[in-house]
Amino acid sequence: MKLEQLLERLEYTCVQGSLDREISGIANDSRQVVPGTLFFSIRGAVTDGHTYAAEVAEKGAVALLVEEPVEVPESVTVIQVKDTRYAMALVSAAWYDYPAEKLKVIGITGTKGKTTTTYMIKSILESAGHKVGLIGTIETIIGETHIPSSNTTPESVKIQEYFHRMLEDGCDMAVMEVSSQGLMLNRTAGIPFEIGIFTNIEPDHIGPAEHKSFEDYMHCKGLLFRQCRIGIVNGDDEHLDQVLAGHTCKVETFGLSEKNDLRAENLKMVHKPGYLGISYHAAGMIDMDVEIDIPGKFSVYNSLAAIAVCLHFKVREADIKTALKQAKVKGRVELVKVSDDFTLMIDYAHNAMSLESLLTTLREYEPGRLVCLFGCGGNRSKARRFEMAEVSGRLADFTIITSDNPRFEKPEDILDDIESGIKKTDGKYVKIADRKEAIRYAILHGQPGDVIVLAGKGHEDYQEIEGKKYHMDERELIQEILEEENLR
Ligand SMILES: CC(=O)N[C@H]1[C@@H](OP(=O)(O)OP(=O)(O)OC[C@H]2O[C@@H](n3ccc(=O)[nH]c3=O)[C@H](O)[C@@H]2O)O[C@H](CO)[C@@H](O)[C@@H]1O[C@H](C)C(=O)N[C@@H](C)C(=O)N[C@H](CCC(=O)O)C(=O)O
Ligand SMILES: Nc1ncnc2c1ncn2[C@@H]1O[C@H](COP(=O)(O)OP(=O)(O)OP(=O)(O)O)[C@@H](O)[C@H]1O
Repeated sequence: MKLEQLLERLEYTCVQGSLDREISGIANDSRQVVPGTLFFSIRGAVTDGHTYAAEVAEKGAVALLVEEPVEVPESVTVIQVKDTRYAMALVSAAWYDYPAEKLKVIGITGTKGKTTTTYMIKSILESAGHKVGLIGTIETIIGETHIPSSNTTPESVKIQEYFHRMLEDGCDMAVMEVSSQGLMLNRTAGIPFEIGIFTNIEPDHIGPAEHKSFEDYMHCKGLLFRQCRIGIVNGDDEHLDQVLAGHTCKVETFGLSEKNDLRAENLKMVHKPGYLGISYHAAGMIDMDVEIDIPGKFSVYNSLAAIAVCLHFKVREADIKTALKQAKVKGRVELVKVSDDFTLMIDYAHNAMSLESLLTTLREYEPGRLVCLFGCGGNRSKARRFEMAEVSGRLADFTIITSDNPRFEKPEDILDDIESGIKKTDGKYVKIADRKEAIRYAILHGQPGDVIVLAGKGHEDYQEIEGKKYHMDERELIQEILEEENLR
């Protein structure tokens, strides 16, 4: 493709060389550059892509997109723009011939609920005959292909490549998680979102590598609503007005309160042995009863958002109901059947805020005992150990302290830190460093009516020890234990 054609939607200055060049590939990583590549110089958190200019020219890059002058041979074209991340998003879209314009793209932002809601939407739309690609924290799904994720919202080059592959695979729709960092760093620039969803917002992701303040976090989330046609938003969220500031889309609200366009009434927690779910009546934009096999009031919010989206695509009520009943997300309050007496679930909660929200929600089911098994990562925030310990000690009836990803720390040292946090509460606990043995303890000591949460690992299928990732999937560990203990 010709360079000039790739730049058609950009404002730029050609500071060196010709625009009449054939480009055979695009890349923002010097290690991926081959002869004929257009290289994007990105100023990152760790390093500055401009410093690789000479190296990529040497490797055969024929053009560079930059924010500041670079020294490369005259044969290399240099294009200067104000923001290379923004430019990269637009050029990547052009490279794949604007695939997002041929799909209906649904973007979901919010502190919590993004992953769950994407899977719910995919499940409902597919039940109505659509073919839906998905991009999110756990994975990207294109047909039968599942690609594990390293970011919730990947870099724009990847997003556009995924959209292109979705089209090739016959998808007519894409649903994606849109993180505030993704918006802030222009990973989603230029995508014409048909629908944008806002689940909720709480102070999170604030720090040197993320957002400078809560205001900045809210502002970045709000950018989605300047870039979508319809905004479907949580009308109960106290920060909604700030998030919607400057929006350009049509807005529809969902939530529990009367004022919302789509609302849930008559909420009922469903607690049977080995099962937790929730049911409600959806009113306003539709009139129907809903039951979901994912526990927690937040499941009501997530499913309302999913219903509101699907109503725009004329999905039949019966399809919505069936698909929501079947919706499950790996590692997000994922129920695993081990006993008829008590309930066990796997959840990804790995900080104090998520754990507090999870345990508070589960308490509403009035369990016999609420048992929480968790550990904390090594070589990461030490404060998190004491904070999670405080939450579990205060909110669970019993805590099983175990290992998460010890990395380069001694597991016992991490467990000791957590123990010292729990000791500041009245919480009862046991310490078992080996995660499989800790899960065995939880299962063998389960009592009728108990709700047991294995927190922290969620969808992950590995444990990171001394720089190596060892395969460890809690679902498999549970099945092994059930077999070893003749409980199957
Ligand atoms: C702070 C941040 O956003 N970092 C992300 C970012 O790295 P970066 O742009 O800062 O990259 P860098 O390493 O400084 O390199 C700068 C440039 O030099 C290039 N480079 C680098 C090395 C080299 O040898 N040659 C070379 O050309 C790089 O390709 C890049 O273009 O780009 C990488 C590739 O796209 C991301 O994987 C990485 O996410 C890291 C892992 C991360 O933790 N990001 C967090 C802050 C994040 O984005 N989180 C949100 C979700 C939050 C949530 O809701 O839970 C997300 O969407 O994932
Ligand atoms: N709407 C919601 N409000 C509050 N908590 C929620 C909501 N939905 C899910 N949760 C809780 O938060 C956890 C993470 O949910 P989910 O993965 O869907 O959110 P997310 O926005 O993708 O967050 P993360 O990026 O941390 O994975 C769930 O396991 C559940 O405990």
